[in-house]
Amino acid sequence: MKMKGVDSESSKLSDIIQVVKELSIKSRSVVVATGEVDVIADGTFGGKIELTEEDVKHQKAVMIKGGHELMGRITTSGCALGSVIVGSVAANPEEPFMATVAACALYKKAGELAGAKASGPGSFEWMFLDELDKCSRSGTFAEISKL
Ligand SMILES: Nc1ncnc2c1ncn2[C@@H]1O[C@H](COP(=O)(O)OP(=O)(O)OP(=O)(O)O)[C@@H](O)[C@H]1O
Ligand SMILES: Cc1ncsc1CCO
Repeated sequence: MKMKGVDSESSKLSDIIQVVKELSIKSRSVVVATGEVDVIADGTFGGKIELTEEDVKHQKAVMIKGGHELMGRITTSGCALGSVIVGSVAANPEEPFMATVAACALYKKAGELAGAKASGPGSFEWMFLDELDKCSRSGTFAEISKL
């Protein structure tokens, strides 16, 4: 897995969706852009080599809303999400897209629950870890919408 700490020049959701879809196809991998809304696209097409226009038209892509603005105000929340994704994909190597989506949805829900209780970034950090643990045990995810 490659992680690149690139910050988007545009915060327009439609631009982000387009870039994530294009990059996933170019790199033939699952690509995630995080932020207020997470955008995830599957460029693996189940390992298919030659893609048709129909394949591209029906590319799997989702967005996940929710979370909490405090997630963006602590350092390492993006890096740590990378680790959660890696764990999920390692446990589900046949389904890298779904494993990535599940990890991002779990992470956002944990952030949302912690953010509702925290009084600032300091308390948010430990509350977030606790909620991440609870959500992963109970299977609690943020809502996932198809794109
Ligand atoms: N304003 C926000 N509202 C809701 N969730 C957010 C917000 N900002 C970030 N998140 C969530 O925080 C997590 C990390 O995303 P972010 O875009 O902040 O990563 P990053 O910039 O790579 O972080 P870092 O460099 O600090 O590790 C993701 O789960 C994302 O959904
Ligand atoms: C690499 C790294 N080290 C401390 S913060 C940070 C960015 C996490 O996204």
